[in-house]
Amino acid sequence: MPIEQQPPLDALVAACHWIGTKGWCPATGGNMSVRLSGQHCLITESGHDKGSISAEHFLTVNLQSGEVDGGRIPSAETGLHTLVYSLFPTVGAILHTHSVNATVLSRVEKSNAVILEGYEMQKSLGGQRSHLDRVIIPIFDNSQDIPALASRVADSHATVPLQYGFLVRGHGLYCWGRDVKEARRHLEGLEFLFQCELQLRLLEAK
Ligand SMILES: CSCCC(=O)C(=O)COP(=O)(O)O
Ligand SMILES: [Zn+2]
Repeated sequence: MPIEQQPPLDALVAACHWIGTKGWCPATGGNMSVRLSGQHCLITESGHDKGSISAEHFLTVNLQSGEVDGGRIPSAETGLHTLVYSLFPTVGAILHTHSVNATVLSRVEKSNAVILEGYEMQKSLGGQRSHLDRVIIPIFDNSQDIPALASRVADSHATVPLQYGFLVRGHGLYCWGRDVKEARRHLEGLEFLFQCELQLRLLEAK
């Protein structure tokens, strides 16, 4: 079935399996969600292999309180998803991955952002029209204190607006889109751009 016609949860489960085949969520890394309404999203239950996850492993979370029904444990990073949904009413899906490229680039780059410039593939990101423009992907230092990390992301967004996603240093990428289809395109585009950036830096260092 074309992705546009799939129920959002089916599209998200398919995205998780695709991410698994790409090797972007080893072990139980990563978490994914889809908006249900202005008040709720569905998010992965904590601790599953996302490459083999199924629909029953998604929990409904209240976007304001972060609470879930039924005593099950949502992703440990739920607070970052609920933050992004609250900042952007048009965001419909969020993908968080732990690829090698995102993890390494976020450590190699010592500043607080990766700046992507000069790549045709920047146009894989919604609204980008030219390789000559600059796409800023902020980097935040990792923390096990997710409310504190979310608060730093929110503060930074007030001065440097988030666009497509952000990196968490030594941890991975958060990215999103209007729906699962766009979030997948943004993830694939950003992963390609991160790999280019790393290879360029390696070659230019020689
Ligand atoms: C080995 S994964 C460490 C936790 C993490 O960063 C992650 O993305 C997965 O956590 P979750 O609770 O969503 O399974
Ligand atoms: Zn993570």
